[in-house]
Amino acid sequence: MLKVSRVNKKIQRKNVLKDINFSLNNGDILGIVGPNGAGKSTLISILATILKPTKGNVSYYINGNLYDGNIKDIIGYVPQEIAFYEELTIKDNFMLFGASISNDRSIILNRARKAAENLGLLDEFNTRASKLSGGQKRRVNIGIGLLRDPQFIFMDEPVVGVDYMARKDVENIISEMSNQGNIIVLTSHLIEFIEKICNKLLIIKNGKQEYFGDFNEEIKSKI
Ligand SMILES: Nc1ncnc2c1ncn2[C@@H]1O[C@H](COP(=O)(O)OP(=O)(O)OP(=O)(O)O)[C@@H](O)[C@H]1O
Repeated sequence: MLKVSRVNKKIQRKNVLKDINFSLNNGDILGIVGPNGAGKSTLISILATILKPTKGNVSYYINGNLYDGNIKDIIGYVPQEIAFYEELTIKDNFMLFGASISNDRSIILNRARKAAENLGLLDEFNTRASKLSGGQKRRVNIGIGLLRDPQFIFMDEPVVGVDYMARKDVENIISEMSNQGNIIVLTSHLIEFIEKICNKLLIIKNGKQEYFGDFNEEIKSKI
């Protein structure tokens, strides 16, 4: 379970988020929508512990118990921008970003291969990242966020620039993670993508929570 309690964020005297309050159960996939500048990326960054809330808090529960270990071990974050080394191969990027998973390189290599396979990147495993298409780079970005096999996954615009076929791979990966009981939170401007995979919806406007609840036809007309 993920519990977001009255989260506020002030940046340079601006109230970017005001009293964001919701909780998610295992297996939930939440889509955050709202106009540009609404506060979606700021909220995702807070959930992923990259930013701290000014007020309020976020609690992570595992098997019903409040998790008090190292948060980095249980969360995965996929940033909006491409964030890896273009001059390295996919394999070397995965090995580098997965280095802290284990002292055993073969374990990391297995995870790297599995991530590449899940994202349809096995044929390009030894290809330099600079040679990849925009959609393939997006998938590498997602793969890095999932290397640790995290229970909580936060993705900022995961399918920007991803073509239709690759989007299917991303959708399948997200569904599979949800089936395993993981919690996924993502932002997207593509309402059809959100509609397809998310069971929960959060609408933010001007930092304020306008709606949180099930994704249904009635609410779709209000986005
Ligand atoms: N580091 C910062 N310094 C100043 N203002 C910031 C900073 N980060 C965010 N903001 C402001 O906070 C507000 C919310 O930004 P945020 O990026 O979270 O919105 P968003 O909903 O993700 O927008 P988009 O859909 O364009 O990505 C904006 O008004 C933005 O200008």
